Amino acid sequence: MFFLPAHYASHLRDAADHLALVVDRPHSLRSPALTNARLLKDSTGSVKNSVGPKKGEESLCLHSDAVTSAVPRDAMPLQVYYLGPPGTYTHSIALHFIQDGDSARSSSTIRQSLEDAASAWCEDEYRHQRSVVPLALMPYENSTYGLVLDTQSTLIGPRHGGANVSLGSNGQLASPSELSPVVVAEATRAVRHALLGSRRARDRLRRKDGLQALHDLEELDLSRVTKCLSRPFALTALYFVECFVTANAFQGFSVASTALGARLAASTTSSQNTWSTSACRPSSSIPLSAQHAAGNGEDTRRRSGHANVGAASDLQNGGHATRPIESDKDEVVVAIGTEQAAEELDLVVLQRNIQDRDDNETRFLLVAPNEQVARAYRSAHPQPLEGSRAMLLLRTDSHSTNLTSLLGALCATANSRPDQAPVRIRKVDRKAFPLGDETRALRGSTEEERDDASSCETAQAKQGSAWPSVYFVEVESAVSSARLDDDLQRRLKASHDLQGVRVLGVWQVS
Ligand SMILES: O=C(O)C(=O)Cc1ccccc1
Repeated sequence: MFFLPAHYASHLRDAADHLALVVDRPHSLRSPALTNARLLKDSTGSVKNSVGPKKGEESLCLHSDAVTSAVPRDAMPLQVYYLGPPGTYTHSIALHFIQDGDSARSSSTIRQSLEDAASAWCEDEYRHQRSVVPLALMPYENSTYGLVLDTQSTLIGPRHGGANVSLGSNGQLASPSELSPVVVAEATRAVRHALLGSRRARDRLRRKDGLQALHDLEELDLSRVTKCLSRPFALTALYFVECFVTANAFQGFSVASTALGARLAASTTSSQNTWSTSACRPSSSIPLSAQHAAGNGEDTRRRSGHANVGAASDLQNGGHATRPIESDKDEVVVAIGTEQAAEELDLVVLQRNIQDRDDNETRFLLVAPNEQVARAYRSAHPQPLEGSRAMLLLRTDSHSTNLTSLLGALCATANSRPDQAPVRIRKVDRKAFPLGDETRALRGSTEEERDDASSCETAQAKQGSAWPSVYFVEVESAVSSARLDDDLQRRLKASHDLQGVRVLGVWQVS
C-alpha cells in the first residue's frame, strides 16, 4: 500500500477503469487515510467500504490487482487493545480500524487496555524484539452522555490515578515510565443502541393475545423487564430507559461495558441468577466499573477482511463474587449494547435504534502507552502536512486556576509570532479530584506521589471547597502534527503561565 496526495485521486479515478473506487472515511483512525489517497491491493477488485464518507471530506481508497501494496507491510502490525469483552462499541471501532496483519485484543477495563498495551511493548523488549505496535483504543466522550471518566483518569496517568506499577493481562510488568499515555489518533462514530436479551427473555416479553399495547414496540411488552444492564452512558442518557426502565420500576444496572452487560444477560437463562454484585451495580450508583475479566478475545484481521473472535473467558472466574443479585423465577434481564454483541453471544435484538438521537456520536482516542510506541506508530503512518489537533494536560491544586492567563498564553504566544502557527482552542474539559477515593488514590507508593497527594489536600484545606483538578485543553492548528508539536513544546518552555502544562499528544485530523 502506498499513499498519494488527495488531488491525485481524481486522476486515478479517470484513468484506472479496472480499479474499483472506494471512499474511505477520512477520519478513520488509520491516519494516512485522513487526507491521502490509498491504494490497496485486492484480488477481487470489488468495492470495499465498511465505513462511509463523512461530511463531504473524501479520501480515496482504490482496490486493484494492478496496484502493488506499497504501505510498508514490513511495518510492524498494530495490536489494538479495547474495552471488552468482544461486542463493545470500542471493539467495533477497533475492527473498522485494523487492517491486514493487525490485531484487536480485549481488555477488562479502559485502564487495563493501556496497561496491556504497555506490557505488550515490555514483553517485546524483554525478548529483544519489536513485533507489534501496541495501542489502546478508548472512548473519550459521547455527545449525549458526556466525558468518559475512566478514560480521563487513565489519560491523567498512573501517577495521578492509582498504582504506579501495573501488570498487563499477559503478566508483564509495566513500569511508570512505560505508562505515559500519548494520543496518536482519534475517530468519531455514530452510536446505535440495541435492546438485547436471551430467547427466553424474548419469549417472556411476547404479548399475549388481547393484551392492550402499552407502547408501540412491536409485540414485546417491555414492562415485564425486571433488570437492564449496560454501561452508564447508555443507561443514564436514554429516554427509552427512562420510559421503560424507570417508569416500569425495573432496575438499571451499571456494568463495565455494554458487552459485559449483554454477556450477563445471556447468562441469565435459568430462574437462578448466576451473576454477582461484583460484576454490576444498580445504576443509581453510577459511575461504577466492574473490574471483571472480559475475556481474551482477539481479532486478527485476515486478508479476507473477516475477524477471528477468540473465546471469552468465564466471567465468574474473574470477579470476586459477593452475593448474588436478588432474583426470582420471573426475572427478565435485558441489556443495552451493540447488535454485534447479540451476534457474539447468540442473543436476540429485542429493539434496535433505541438511542435518543441519531446524531449521537462517540469520540474515540487511539493512545500509545508511551512516547516510543507513539513514535513507532507515527513512523509507520506518515502524518499529512496539514491539519492537526493536540491535547494538553494541566494539573492544578484548586479550581480557582486562572484559566484566562493559561489559555491566553497559549494563543497569544502563538499568534504574536509570525514563525508560529495560529492555534485555536477547541475545548477545555476538567476532571476534578474531590477529597475522597480519587484524591486518596493520589497517595501513591513513592515519596514524590505522597507529597503530591498531601500538597493537594493541604491546598484544598486552605481553600475550603476547592478541588484539585486536571484540565484537558484541546487545540487545533492548520499545520502538520509535527510542526504543532514543536510549536507547543517551545511555547510551554517560553511561557511562565504554561508551566506545569504537558502535551498529551499531537495527532492529525482532516
Ligand atoms: O461499553 C462499551 O460498549 C464501550 O465501548 C465503552 C463506551 C463507553 C462510553 C461511550 C462509548 C463506549
